Amino acid sequence: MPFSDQLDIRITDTSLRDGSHHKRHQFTAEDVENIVAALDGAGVPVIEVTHGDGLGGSSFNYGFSKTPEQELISIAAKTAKNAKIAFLMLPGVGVKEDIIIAQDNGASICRIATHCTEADVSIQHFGLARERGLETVGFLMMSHTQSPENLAKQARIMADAGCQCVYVVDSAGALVLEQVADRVAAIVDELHGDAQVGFHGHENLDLAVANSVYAVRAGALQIDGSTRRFGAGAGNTPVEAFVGVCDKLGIKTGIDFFKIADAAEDVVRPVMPHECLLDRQALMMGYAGVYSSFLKHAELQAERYGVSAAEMLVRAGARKLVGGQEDQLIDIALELQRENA
Ligand SMILES: CC[C@H](O)CC(=O)C(=O)O
Ligand SMILES: [Mn+2]
Repeated sequence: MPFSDQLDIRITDTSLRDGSHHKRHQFTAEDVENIVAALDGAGVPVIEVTHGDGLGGSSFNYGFSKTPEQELISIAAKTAKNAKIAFLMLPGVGVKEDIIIAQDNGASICRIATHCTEADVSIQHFGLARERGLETVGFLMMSHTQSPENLAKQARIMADAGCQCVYVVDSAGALVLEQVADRVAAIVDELHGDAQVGFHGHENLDLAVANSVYAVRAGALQIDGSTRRFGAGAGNTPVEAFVGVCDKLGIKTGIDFFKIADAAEDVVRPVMPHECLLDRQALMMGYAGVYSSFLKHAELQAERYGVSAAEMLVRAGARKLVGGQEDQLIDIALELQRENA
């Protein structure tokens, strides 16, 4: 079931949400205006804008935003001529009122993210979003931790609650090729057209583009990426490279390869504090299965306590930490400090 005669898949650019982790949530109104104008001009159909940890994420635990996210959503909606503006929300980090405000500010796609075993906490949010006429997307985060069968059961909960596209979210960049395809295929099979399936990749094992192709071949119709990989950890699937690959494979995305390549270089890169690197820390995250958004927190605590961030991240993987448990990184840093003494 393709999107339309023009598109085989729909790409969502998440530079202005997942990239918020890399930018330590310091986007300005001007950054958002310039990036949205460039992505919209290149034909990107959906642009996600929110604090990296979703609506309500600006906090002591996750890091304070430089500019209120609702202001950024409003600027994005006013700037985009064709692209739809999406927002992310993690139940408990944000609340239902935040969804209403984001819609009033011009967003039209509501993406609700839960840990991949906790889909039931999203039910009321999908209900509210559909009641208000928002398009809905569900994120099953840390999908590498569950079997295809278990994920399919969680996807069913989201779809029954009103979610129109359930994403396999490789938060740790830990999934490898067939592992993506098997998860996507199991959900496609379970949902049987009741909802679409999507894939959100991270580059921690350098596989995000290939994994996204595997996802499409297994039936995913929505794919996330970030121009110039602007995202947490080693970054997300680079939109410009993925569009080029899709062109060569005859997969229609509606995005102009040359314009998105220019946007990556001339508009997005200058806003990034530095390139998203596949360095030792990021690589450990993919290998040990750690949330990409833990990277900046681990680097901060490693410096504060004089320990290795890479070792911290390996231990975070062994502890099977989930989003919201960022404070345990302090405990791990202290543990390493004691051992080193
Ligand atoms: C903390 C939310 C998280 O960044 C969502 C996401 O993009 C992921 O799990 O990869
Ligand atoms: Mn992500």
